[in-house]
Amino acid sequence: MAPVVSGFSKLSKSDKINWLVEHHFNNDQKTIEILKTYWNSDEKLQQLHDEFTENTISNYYLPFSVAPNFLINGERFTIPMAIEESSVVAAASKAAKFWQSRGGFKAEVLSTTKVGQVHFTFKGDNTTLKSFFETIKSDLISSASHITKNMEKRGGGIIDIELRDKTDEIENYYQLHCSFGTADAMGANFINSCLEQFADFLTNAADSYDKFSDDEKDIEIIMSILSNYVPECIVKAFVSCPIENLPNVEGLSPKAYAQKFVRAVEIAKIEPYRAVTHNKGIMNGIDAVVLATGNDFRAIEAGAHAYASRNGKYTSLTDAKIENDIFQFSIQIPLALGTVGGLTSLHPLVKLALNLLGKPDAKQLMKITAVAGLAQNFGAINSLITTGIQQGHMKMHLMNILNQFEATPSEKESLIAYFKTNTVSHSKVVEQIEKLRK
Ligand SMILES: CC(C)(COP(=O)([O-])OP(=O)([O-])OC[C@H]1O[C@@H](n2cnc3c(N)ncnc32)[C@H](O)[C@@H]1OP(=O)([O-])[O-])[C@@H](O)C(=O)NCCC(=O)NCCSC(=O)C[C@@](C)(O)CC(=O)[O-]
Ligand SMILES: NC(=O)C1=CN([C@@H]2O[C@H](COP(=O)(O)OP(=O)(O)OC[C@H]3O[C@@H](n4cnc5c(N)ncnc54)[C@H](O)[C@@H]3O)[C@@H](O)[C@H]2O)C=CC1
Repeated sequence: MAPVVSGFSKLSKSDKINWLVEHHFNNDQKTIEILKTYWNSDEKLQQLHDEFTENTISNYYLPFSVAPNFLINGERFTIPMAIEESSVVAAASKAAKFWQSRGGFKAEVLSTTKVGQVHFTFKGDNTTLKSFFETIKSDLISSASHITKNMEKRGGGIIDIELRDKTDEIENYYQLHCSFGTADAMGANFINSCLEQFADFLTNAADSYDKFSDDEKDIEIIMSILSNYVPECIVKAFVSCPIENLPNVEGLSPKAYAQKFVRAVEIAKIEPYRAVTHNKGIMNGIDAVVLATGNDFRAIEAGAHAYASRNGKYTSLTDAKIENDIFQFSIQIPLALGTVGGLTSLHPLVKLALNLLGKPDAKQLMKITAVAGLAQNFGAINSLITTGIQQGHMKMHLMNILNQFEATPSEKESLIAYFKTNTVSHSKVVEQIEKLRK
């Protein structure tokens, strides 16, 4: 077991590595080599990455891919995707190609409101607290004007502050439930700064409010933090086409295909075991764009899954139906994304990704990202209801298996050719490699 270390954060990068190698890798110098292999030779660029976070000792690569042919609201996009899983980019690209000849994707932002809360304890009469809140509300809002001034110029700022009584759930527990517009920023730091200002103002104002008893003046702030649950920051994306324009798969007419597709989505709507996997497939596309554009994928993931449970049961984020012989497929998802702030202007590949998308504003990025999620779900369901997922997924995963076995270029060539007409499975690949190596 490694010893407790104090002051690790203050060590230089190379001393951190030495400590790690000594205590976790038995002084194996190969570990140092591996870590250094991933350093960038451009020292300035490496330093930039080192400084994104703390205790950085190397870089962790993810493939940076692109999916072309996305027609969204009549405009064509090539979408950047950062993801490690094979077949995701291929499935998105295939879905994009399919829909671009059927009118493309449509997308619209339905709302952009973000939320933050000051959680506090108040021991006293809730009607006195309510009238105190009404008295101070406008001063409370203007107390943050030094923070909100520029955001207001961009069309954002504080939308409202509500006092919420939560004492039926926790004794003496109240909230300032605050809503914000954050323009092109995700807004976490803007919101948190406003909330901490509200918390200060609230405690000071309570202290000098003469209708409060001494106990009532003693408001205790528990915490002030934005919420990643953003059910009012919603984007919708959809595709539709006459049923006859759907695939005519062997053994499945376009109508039967549409019905099977709708049934697959219905199952995800009512069955949480299926819904989680269904939504995981959607997040394959969403997360990949979120990462490539330097956004916070944890925030997006947490918000999306909470939204999928908003009615008390976890359900599908997408919907499909057939109306008047028209197949319709849509997604509605909360996406608190930014095109400024965070890493967006710092990480060179993030800048490149945003340039590739034509320097979108936050709303445009919400639309593009939702479309990537919808396309991904279309690709997965299309496979699930026809060939099964393994055929396409394993076809793409073949290279990973070959690399695991350190296949040479000529082995790769011959096995890729072999598996063009044979189904890929891990054991089949092993069998064929062994055959070649005999
Ligand atoms: C994998 C495919 C696309 C093969 O599909 P295919 O029909 O064999 O592909 P193709 O070789 O005929 O090519 C057709 C198009 O697919 C794309 N494509 C094809 N190959 C590539 C490639 N190498 N690199 C980039 N793009 C590729 C590309 O757009 C290409 O057009 P082209 O570029 O030739 O004009 C198909 O089988 C598919 O869409 N499968 C679904 C895969 C999938 O959903 N993967 C996600 C991972 S599984 C998972 O995590 C989630 C899941 C599935 O559990 C979710 C759920 O259950 O709902
Ligand atoms: N719970 C969570 O999700 C938390 C997330 N974070 C992190 O916070 C970061 C995002 O915070 P942000 O406040 O968005 O970033 P940020 O702190 O970099 O701020 C963005 C700033 O850019 C400026 N700006 C310039 N042009 C703008 C425009 N057109 N629209 C809006 N603002 C403009 C504004 O001053 C704005 O406050 C992410 O890195 C995230 O991971 C931080 C704390 C908690």
